[in-house]
Amino acid sequence: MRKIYLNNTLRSQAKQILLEKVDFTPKKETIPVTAALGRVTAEALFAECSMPSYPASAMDGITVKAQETYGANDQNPLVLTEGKNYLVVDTGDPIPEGFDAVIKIEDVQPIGENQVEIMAPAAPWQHVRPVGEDVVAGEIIVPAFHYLTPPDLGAILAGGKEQIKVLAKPKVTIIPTGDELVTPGTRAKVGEIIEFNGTVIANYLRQWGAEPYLHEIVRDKLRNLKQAVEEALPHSDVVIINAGSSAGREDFTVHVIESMGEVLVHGIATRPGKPTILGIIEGKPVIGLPGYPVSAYLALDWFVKPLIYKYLHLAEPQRPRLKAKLGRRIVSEMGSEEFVRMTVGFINGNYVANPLNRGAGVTMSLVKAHGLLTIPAESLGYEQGEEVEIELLRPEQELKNTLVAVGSHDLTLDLLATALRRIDPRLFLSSSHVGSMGGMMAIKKGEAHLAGVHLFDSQTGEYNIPYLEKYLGGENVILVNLVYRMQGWMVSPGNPLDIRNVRDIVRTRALFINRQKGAGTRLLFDYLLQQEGISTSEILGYHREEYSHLNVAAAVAAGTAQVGLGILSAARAYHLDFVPVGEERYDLLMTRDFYHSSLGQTLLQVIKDPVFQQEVETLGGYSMRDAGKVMYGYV
Ligand SMILES: Nc1nc2c(c(=O)[nH]1)N[C@H]1C(S)=C(S)[C@@H](COP(=O)(O)OP(=O)(O)OC[C@H]3O[C@@H](n4cnc5c(N)ncnc54)[C@H](O)[C@@H]3O)O[C@H]1N2
Ligand code: MOO
Repeated sequence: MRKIYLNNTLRSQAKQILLEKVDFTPKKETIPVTAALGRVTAEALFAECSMPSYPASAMDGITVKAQETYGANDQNPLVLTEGKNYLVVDTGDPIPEGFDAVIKIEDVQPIGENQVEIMAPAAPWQHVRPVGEDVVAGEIIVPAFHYLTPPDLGAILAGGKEQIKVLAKPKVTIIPTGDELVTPGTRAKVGEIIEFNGTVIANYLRQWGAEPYLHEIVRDKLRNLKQAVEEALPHSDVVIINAGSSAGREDFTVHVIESMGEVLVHGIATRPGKPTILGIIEGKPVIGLPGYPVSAYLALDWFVKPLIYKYLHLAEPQRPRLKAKLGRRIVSEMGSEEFVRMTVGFINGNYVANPLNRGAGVTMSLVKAHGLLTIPAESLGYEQGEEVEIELLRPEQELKNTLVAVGSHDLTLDLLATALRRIDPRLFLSSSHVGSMGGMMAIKKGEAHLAGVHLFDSQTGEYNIPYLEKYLGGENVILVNLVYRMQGWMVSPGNPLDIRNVRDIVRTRALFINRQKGAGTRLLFDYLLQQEGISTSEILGYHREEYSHLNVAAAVAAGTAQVGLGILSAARAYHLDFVPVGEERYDLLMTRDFYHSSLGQTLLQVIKDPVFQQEVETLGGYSMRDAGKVMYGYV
């Protein structure tokens, strides 16, 4: 039963195999025009009546007989009498029998009760909308297989139709499977995962014009899964089974398809997305999507999206692309096409792209992504600085209005993101945590707008400035304070090992969790060790690294570490005990150009905003006494 070997079919080839095999006969339905937005016409629509259906006044004014107005000019104004020479009309009114032109009210001088004067003649049919100016009876309004937009609906109604025939939405049943899955809203215990792929898949399908049906969770039993597919097939155009696509003991998807129909492809030469299954049962496509969220959504895009567009007889829309400079080197394995979620920032007039977490289980990489980078199967990756093409997942305008923060992690940055949007809804903040040194280098290389830094220099007792001078020559940069924050030991509630200082960590053989190299917090830890003459080899877990305060706190809370160094707000977020070590300065580093840019000035405005400052102080362990103050550099 256990199938281990998957093929390595090229993605393009797999798509072709699937599309060639599937031959949809779309169903049709008649619906009210008012509810037809985004639907696809099943037949060409012709106007049944004209709009307007009578000659109509195009202006507010008077309707006249053109030939009676000849000769009127400034010197010889012509007097007209109501009822005899003219009638008052408003825009849209029918032009009565015998009349053939309209004069705007502005060009008419009233004289007495029912007489007016005009200074210019009217040309025949001036300011009169002819019959069928908008829609003329018998004309085609939209062809068949047309995607209906709001103005289309207006023209169809004007053309006298109230009901129209459209293609039925393709019905797609999504079957989530897995013994570990629990329905959303359940508090997941160890070993349980909240079923959320189904909702993501259903909503993508809806966006593409399909009608999704999310089946209840099916347990990992061949019999149950088979039954679910059997039941789904009669009322579905496509069936999706999510998970159980790989080689595990309970991965039955391929066996279900095999026993009921034909497996066209199992295994695509992509990363993520490799264990995707493309099958066909009773002429209907049955797709096995991998369980890992990112894999599932990508495979959905590659194989199910084209099926929906094929059913609806529409061309698949292509996402816009742009060229960007790569901020970091990306290494990829040969043999499979790789899809990397990227952030893209617009810095000093250039687009700079950086990779997000590449794990197939990291949904947040798609939440944060601005675009996707495809690394071809025959490539080993790209070098830093190389120009790459990014497929955009967000509007380009949004990238232009995104503040790119690269550097040390602090929870206040998350509040800053909200505060920015409160002040200006066009603005976004994208922050990635690579430590203070990494942030400083990103500013140097022009890959970020600002970097959060907190680098303690043990020689001078000063923060950040000695490093700036050493690594950046101190030129063309401005250092602005954001906060002072309390660093300390994060330990389980009650501090069971009674840790007060680094000596206690060694004495109790407490399992430590460190921050990555280049993180200011790690430098602080090294400094504390050095002060006590303790070597790193005496610290259990010194080489285990996490990238943020919250991740360190999460490790302590989960019991995979007993102590970590970090900020009070992170300890609080995980209900940990906190033993203060000392206050440190956390600054924002930026170029002088950025400081003076409008984005930079908005940032400073936000930092000084009392509402934002109040929110930060509520987190605990922060002081904003110097927030917004320039600590270094000529403004
Ligand atoms: N020995 C091998 N192991 C694995 C391979 C392999 O080739 N050899 N491939 C790996 C890759 S790549 C992927 S992708 C996964 C795909 O596995 P399955 O499709 O069988 O999925 P599961 O193992 O059931 O789940 C994986 C992961 O995703 C979570 N999941 C599943 N369904 C949902 C859902 N509806 N909502 C949210 N999360 C879901 C699930 O709990 C697991 O954590 O296999 C690797 N292993
Ligand atoms: O192929 Mo899996 O989908 O890499 O994660």
